[in-house]
Amino acid sequence: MPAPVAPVAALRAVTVEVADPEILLAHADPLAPLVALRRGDGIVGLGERLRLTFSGPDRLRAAAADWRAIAQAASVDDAVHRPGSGLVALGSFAFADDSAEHSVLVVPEVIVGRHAGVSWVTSITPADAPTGVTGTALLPDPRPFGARPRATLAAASLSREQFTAVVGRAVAAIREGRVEKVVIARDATASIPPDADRRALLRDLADRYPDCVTFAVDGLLGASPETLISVHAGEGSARVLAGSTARGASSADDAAAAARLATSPKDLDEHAFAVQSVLDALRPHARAVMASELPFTLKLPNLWHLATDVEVQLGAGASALDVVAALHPTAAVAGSPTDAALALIAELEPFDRGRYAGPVGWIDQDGDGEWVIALRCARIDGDGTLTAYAGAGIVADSDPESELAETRMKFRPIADSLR
Ligand SMILES: C=C(O[C@H]1C=CC=C(C(=O)O)[C@@H]1O)C(=O)O
Repeated sequence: MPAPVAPVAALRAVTVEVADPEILLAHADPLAPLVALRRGDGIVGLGERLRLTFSGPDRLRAAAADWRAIAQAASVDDAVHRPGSGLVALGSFAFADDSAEHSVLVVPEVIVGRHAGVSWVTSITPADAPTGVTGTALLPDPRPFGARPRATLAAASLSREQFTAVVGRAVAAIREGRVEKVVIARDATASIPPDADRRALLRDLADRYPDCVTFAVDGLLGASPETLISVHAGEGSARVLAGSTARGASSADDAAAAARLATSPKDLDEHAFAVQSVLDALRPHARAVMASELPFTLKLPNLWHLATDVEVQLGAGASALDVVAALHPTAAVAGSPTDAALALIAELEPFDRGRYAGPVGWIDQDGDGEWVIALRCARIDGDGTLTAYAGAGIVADSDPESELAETRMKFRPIADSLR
């Protein structure tokens, strides 16, 4: 049953085209960045016009319903009509139904964005506020980037030995038939100065992982390669990732590593579960769903992944958050079957994943938006405590030491940005 919709003040959003603001990140708040960028384009939010928090099993459905009500009540004057222009909320949701961490949707006061050479500034005010300044006049001057904080990640809730033991128990549970696949994660912490410029880490991530979505919402930041769902005018696309291997040191080794991954029965199995979970979740919302039969190998600076792109024609009225609510958690971050995998994760992982492996992204007034899975990420608390997360899909043939090595590679985006 959909959660009751909280009454909301009507908002007005005015978007005007502006000259290229150049480095979008330079406009973000150094301590509380709100960011969704890919290849330098995307959106950066400033201030908080509205913050909605959610928790519990209904958190995504409640957010979808609240956002629909907010969008319907809003007046939007958007002369730009690009992905991310107009009224937009950025959001980040907890992985688990019983997480102690809140899920959030934040509507900024000002958004600066760029898409394919067109730049804009959106101002979001209460609908009854006097019409004020618009455009570049709203933008604070770009601020010089502070120094990148340096720190070393240290294993937190599970030592490396404990992690391999947990993976061993996961393999045993799979062989006993409790699940077919389960994703086991570990956390690692570091401490950075509380006033460190978060944008310096984001800039480093965006430079090194340009094809990923570099995101920052409410203290969670990272560079994710996995698109949960991107929705535009009724068309959706997803990129399913599962199955990974290290990059080779030479180009011959690298090509051999990719070829081995593409033919590894263990990784192909792990991948197939993830694709199936996405297709099953999309079908009820779709008029048509298309996915290639075989995965391709996706090259990232730290890893090769098996990847499948999925295209979907959505049914009338399905918003990006409706689809996110249906998709989360996919077998790329939970396992298969979902409920049994979630129960096993709760039993084996001695920590709250928080918003790691949850959906993070943005939604606009039409319900369009882009949501990725919060991977290769860390949460930075106000006191400078940084907690990073990395997990690996476990199937019957998984080797605990290889899975430990895989998590080490998945920590690299965050670990290297702290070097
Ligand atoms: C759970 C993570 O990655 C998922 C996404 C891609 C490949 C994965 C794998 O090969 O295990 C995982 O399913 C993570 O990065 O923490």
